Amino acid sequence: MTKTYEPLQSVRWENDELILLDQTKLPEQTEFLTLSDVKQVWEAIERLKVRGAPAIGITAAYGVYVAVRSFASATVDELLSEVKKQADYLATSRPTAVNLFWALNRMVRRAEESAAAGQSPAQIKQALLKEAQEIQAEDERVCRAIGEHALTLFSDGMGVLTHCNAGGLATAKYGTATAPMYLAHEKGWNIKVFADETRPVLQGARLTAYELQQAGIDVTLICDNMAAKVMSNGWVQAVIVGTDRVAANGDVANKIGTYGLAVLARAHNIPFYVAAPLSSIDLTTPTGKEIPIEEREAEEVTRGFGRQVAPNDIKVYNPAFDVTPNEYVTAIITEKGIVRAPYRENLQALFEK
Ligand SMILES: CSC[C@H]1O[C@H](OP(=O)(O)O)[C@H](O)[C@@H]1O
Repeated sequence: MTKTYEPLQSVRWENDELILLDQTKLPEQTEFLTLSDVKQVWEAIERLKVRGAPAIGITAAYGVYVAVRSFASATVDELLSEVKKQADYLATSRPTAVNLFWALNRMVRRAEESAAAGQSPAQIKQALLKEAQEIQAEDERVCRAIGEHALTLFSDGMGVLTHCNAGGLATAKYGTATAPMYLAHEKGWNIKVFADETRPVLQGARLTAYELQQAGIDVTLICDNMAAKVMSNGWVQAVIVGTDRVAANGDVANKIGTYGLAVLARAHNIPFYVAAPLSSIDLTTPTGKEIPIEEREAEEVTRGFGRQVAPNDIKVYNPAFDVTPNEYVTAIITEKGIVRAPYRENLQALFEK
């Protein structure tokens, strides 16, 4: 019997409005936000009300349309400069996930192409909405394709460990790292998932454990410091994570803690897979050293979710991401197929296909 998966949608355009599921409230509350101005969109991204590289890109794309739809532009040139101005503003919300910049650049290009085709300001605005909707629809198809390729590396009954949330809540649907878990479930396979809670913002505990449990998938929540024990128990046959940005040489930026997981996987001879849509692969960034790593406020560590867990005025280092060197990456799973080393050449070839 096929078990279909109908997730909570993190982002949707409905009744001519941008609606977000407020992910900071999960898993206890399911609250939706209607965003009517670009500052609200910026804040929703920066405050992680919507998070996850693809979902950030989709939200920012709609954000450009929300920002300009009531712009009273006398000329096309005035509208184009407003589109660029709003895209530049949204680009300042978070620095690491390349999908944000990929989506914003795509929106600006769409406006320019519409203008070059002689469209009016009203037609250009409609083209922007259509582009954002296409970005969202494509992401759903891309994630499912990633799942199908990843499934060739999975087998019924295996144990899989994942980190943070690269799930349906981080994308249009299915997720990237979780896509093979949902497709395996649809096929009736029993994949045993171990979800790292992922300190300090707990995307694994609050989001991955939640969405997989809702879908009826076998998921066990562990603290990040338990991953080595779970691996040494022989319960994990693969690690699969998402990414915020893959550099041209295959270095991978992802949620803080991913690098340590990759080293542990290597030590236990467990394959370490990165699920990456082409929209998260950035050939203009040569290596992981050039990927900007977001540092967030100390309160996420010392007062996460309201309870003080550290002394006042303690020094805190809170990088939201780290970089896994490509030599620890067994394969990068994309919608166009599975890529292995040598990554520089093989990633370049992906874009030439
Ligand atoms: C497919 S989502 C990719 C990525 O985004 C998450 O970061 P955040 O929750 O801070 O937006 C995490 O690194 C996921 O793996």
